[in-house]
Amino acid sequence: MRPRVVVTKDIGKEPLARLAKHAEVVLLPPGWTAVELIHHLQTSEALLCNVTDTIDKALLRACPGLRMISNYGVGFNHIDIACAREQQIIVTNTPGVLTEATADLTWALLLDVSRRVSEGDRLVREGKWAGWEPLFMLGREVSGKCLGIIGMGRIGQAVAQRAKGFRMPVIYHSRRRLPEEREKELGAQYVDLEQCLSEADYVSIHCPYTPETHHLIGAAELERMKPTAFLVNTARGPIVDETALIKALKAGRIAGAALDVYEDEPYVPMELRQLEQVVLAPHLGSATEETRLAMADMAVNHLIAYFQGETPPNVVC
Ligand SMILES: O=CC(=O)O
Repeated sequence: MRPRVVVTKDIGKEPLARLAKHAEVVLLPPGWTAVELIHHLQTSEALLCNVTDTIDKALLRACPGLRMISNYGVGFNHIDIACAREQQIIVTNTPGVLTEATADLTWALLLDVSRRVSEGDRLVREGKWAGWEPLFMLGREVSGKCLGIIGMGRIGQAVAQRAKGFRMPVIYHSRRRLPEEREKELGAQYVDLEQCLSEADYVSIHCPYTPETHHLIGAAELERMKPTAFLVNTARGPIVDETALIKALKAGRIAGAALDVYEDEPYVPMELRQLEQVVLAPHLGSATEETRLAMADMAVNHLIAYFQGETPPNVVC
C-alpha cells in the first residue's frame, strides 16, 4: 500500500506532483478544522505542515500512526517536539533557504519605519500631500547608527552582514556567542541583553521562539531602549509582549516598531493598527517566489527521503 501524506496548505503544483510519485497526497481544502486534520492523519504516515498549524500533544496523541512531520519553514515552535520525540516521530524543518529573504525583509521594514515610507504612502494615497517642505515627514537616519541584534543565528548574521553597507556598528546578544573570527567578519560585538537594548538605535529580533524567549521583550526591556530607537521583529510574535509594546509606543518610550509577526496571528490589535509610527507586514519574511519554491522543494525532499527509507536531513527531533 502506498503511504499517505497529509498536506495542510497548497505549496505549489510541481513540488506536490513530485511528492505524489512517492505517496498518496491528501491536500486539505482551505478552512479545514482540527477534527478533519486528525481524521486524515489517523490513516496517514506523514504530514507536511507550516507555521500556521498547531501540532500539539492532543493531536499527536490522537495519531499514533504518524511517523514523519516535514515542516515547511524554519521555526518549529508550533510543533510539540517533546511529544513528537516520545512518539518517535521524525520532525524536519527548512533552514538556510529562507535566511536571505528574511534578512532582506528585516531591512525593508527597518528602512520603512525609520524613513516613514508606509506612512508617507498612506498620506499620498489619501490625497493629503501638499508638497515638499523642509520640515515635512522627517524620519531618522539609518546609516552610521547602531544596530542591535537579538539572536545571532543564520538570519541574525545575514542581517548583520547587510549592516556593513550602511556603515552601522553592530552589537548583538545571543544564546551562543559567535567565534571571534566570525565576529570580526561581521564587525559585530557581543554584549549582554541590557546593553544591546540600551545602546542600539535599531533593535532587531532573530531568536527562535521557545519558553525561554516568551516575552523576552516586555515593559522593562522596552524601557531600556532609547526613546529614539526602533524595534523590528521578523522572528516570532510572542517574543515581544504586544500589550507592553503598544503601551511603550503610545507613551513615546520608543520611536517606532516594524513588525512582521504577531502574538496571535492573523489577529493584529486595533491599537497597533492605529499607530502611525508602526509598520505592519503580514508575516512575509520568507515570502519570495524563489524562497517559497526552495522551501517547498526542501520539505518535499525530506518526505521523499523518508519514504525511501533514508534519514532525511535537517532533522530537529
Ligand atoms: O516563519 C516562517 C518560518 O519559520 O519559516
